Amino acid sequence: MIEAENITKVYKTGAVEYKALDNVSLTIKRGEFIAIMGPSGSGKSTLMNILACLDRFDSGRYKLNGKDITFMNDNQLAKIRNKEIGFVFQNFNLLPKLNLLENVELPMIYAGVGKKARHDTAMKALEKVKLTKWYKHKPSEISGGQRQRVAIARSLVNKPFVIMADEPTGNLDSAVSIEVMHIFQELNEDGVTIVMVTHEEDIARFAQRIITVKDGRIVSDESAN
Ligand SMILES: Nc1ncnc2c1ncn2[C@@H]1O[C@H](COP(=O)(O)OP(=O)(O)OP(=O)(O)O)[C@@H](O)[C@H]1O
Repeated sequence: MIEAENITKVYKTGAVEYKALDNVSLTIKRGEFIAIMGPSGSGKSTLMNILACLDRFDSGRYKLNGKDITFMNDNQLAKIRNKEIGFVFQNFNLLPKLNLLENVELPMIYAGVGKKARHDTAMKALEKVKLTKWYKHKPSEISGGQRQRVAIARSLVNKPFVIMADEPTGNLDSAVSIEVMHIFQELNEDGVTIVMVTHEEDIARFAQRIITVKDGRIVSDESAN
């Protein structure tokens, strides 16, 4: 479970301060599929980066699966991140010199998983996104939609509590975007918690709950159906 309470984030540029998040409270339960929407500059990525333990906040409290991460140091935070969170980015973030299998294995290398277990888990994850037969190919040899499916496979391998996806369809055309959303829905039906930032309403509709952020505050939080 994600429990964020009264989170405030201030960016300081020289003497200028900007409150990107203003007293945001949010609870996300295991198994939810959430879309975070809002205009450009409203604070969506800032919120997601904090929930993903990538960024710090200035006041408030944040508990992830019962662990209060508010005062953790960078090392502790990195461990929580690697164990509890799977990442999917707009630009896929695959390493071009590694083949698809090696890309999917990466989070397990950081987690110290042995070679055989790494291989087997990565192949299973590739099977989930229907890309096993491409496993020896490089990212440059497959399409954008396939690259995002590899990134989703990679996000799954450490069995994270939640997948955090920042504009996962931002670089994909609409037919391919829908394919990617169907994969998220299937994973969610298997019990995976998903938090996705998007500015596209058609994409947000695939979630069960839509949270709208404006000027650093949550202005609505409602069921998508
Ligand atoms: N590192 C930073 N330093 C200073 N200001 C920042 C920084 N990162 C974000 N901001 C500001 O904080 C506000 C929120 O930014 P954020 O990226 O969270 O918005 P967003 O809703 O994700 O926008 P977009 O849809 O354009 O990605 C913006 O006004 C932005 O300019």
